Amino acid sequence: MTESKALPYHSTGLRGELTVPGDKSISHRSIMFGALAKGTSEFKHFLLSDDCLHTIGAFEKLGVKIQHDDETVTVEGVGLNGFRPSKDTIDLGNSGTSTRLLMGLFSKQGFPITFSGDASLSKRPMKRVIAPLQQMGAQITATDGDYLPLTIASNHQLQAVNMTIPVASAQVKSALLFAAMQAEGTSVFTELAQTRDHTERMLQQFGGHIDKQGLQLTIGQQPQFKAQQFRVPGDMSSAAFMIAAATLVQNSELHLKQVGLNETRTGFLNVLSRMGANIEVEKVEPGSESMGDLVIRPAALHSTDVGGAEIPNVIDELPLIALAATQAVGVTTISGAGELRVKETDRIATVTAELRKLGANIVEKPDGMVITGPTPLRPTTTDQLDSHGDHRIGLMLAVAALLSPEPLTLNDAGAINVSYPSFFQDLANLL
Ligand SMILES: O=C(O)C1=C[C@@H](OP(=O)(O)O)[C@@H](O)[C@H](O)C1
Ligand SMILES: C=C(OP(=O)(O)O)C(=O)O
Repeated sequence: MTESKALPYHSTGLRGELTVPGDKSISHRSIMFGALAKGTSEFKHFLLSDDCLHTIGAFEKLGVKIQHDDETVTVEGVGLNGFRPSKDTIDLGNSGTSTRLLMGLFSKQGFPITFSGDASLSKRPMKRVIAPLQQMGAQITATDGDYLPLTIASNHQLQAVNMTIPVASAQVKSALLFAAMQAEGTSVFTELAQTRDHTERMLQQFGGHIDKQGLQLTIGQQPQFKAQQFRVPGDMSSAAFMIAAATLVQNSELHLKQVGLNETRTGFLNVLSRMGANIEVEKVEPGSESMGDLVIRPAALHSTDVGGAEIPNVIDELPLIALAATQAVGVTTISGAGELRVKETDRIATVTAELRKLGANIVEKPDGMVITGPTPLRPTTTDQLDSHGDHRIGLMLAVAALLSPEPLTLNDAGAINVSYPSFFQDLANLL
């Protein structure tokens, strides 16, 4: 993934209608629950991006039959006891979600499983999942106790636990929920803050039981899940790039169709609206995962403070909030976001370095950033923009380039295939 790309720049407006690709978090989980269910599940508008293809590949290696054409995926469920051993290491590419959720899901199999990943994933911490799973009785050996490659040993026994989840992370929570449904007894987990709840919702959609009281989740062994058919909502985290672009580029009028509106994912709409954005939500379709249409028009923005319990809800959109803040009047602070340092890149460092190349006034803090705006964005050095192999950094820079009066090139542009392979085509259709 090293190719450079000339970015569209000096945009005169994004106009038209777009259905953004399916939600990445929901697409991963649909394969997982589909594999655990009895019968054949069918998911429309599934996200066939690099990360989700790694989840599909993992289950195929373990004997699950999965077919996909265009945007529809079918999974023939095998149940918790129907997986087949794989002689090969399972490569999870760049995908933290696949790795962490599958560690919990496969923590009680009668055979060992080894996971590996790319250079970026191999630097991301796994102890946050390993330690609580070990407390439940799982046997996991990882490189330096924390990193891929790691092996989950054959294991026949898991015990229920009562614990506060030490990191506000949907990936850690979901791994623990997958383990708890295979443990003896009833587990109780308390979250430090509300994180995305797709696992809990999908578990119920497939016929399972989980009780939620505030930040506390109670879960025991589950009835046999039943296969489901549904449409994956558009990914709010992908929509966010187009929402930011239509807000920042004059003369835009953008209509986004069937975007996921799960309240644990709409923090970006709240933050941008608080900054003055003009976003209308229409035609809301309720459901296990609600979705609706959005209309976005340009707006003058002012600064805001983002932090505390809001962070998990905007975690993947913080690079874009930093970009929006460069165009807002005043000083925007992002705090309590140290988790950004352990994503595909250290996103506090990469956002700061890359936006500075465009003349932004942005200061790195241990757990966030301080951005003073507005500043015009244009190339200020001969260094090219670089995704650093991180899809969300590459996509954010492609939005920033729309504001530049001069041309820009993005190095390692192929990184965007991790979550939004059709981004440049979708953008071209709107320009
Ligand atoms: O559960 C998920 O699908 C995800 C959870 C978040 O990670 P953390 O749980 O590590 O915060 C998010 O950053 C990631 O893109 C997807
Ligand atoms: C952090 C992300 O994903 P993952 O953790 O699944 O690699 C992301 O998509 O921004």
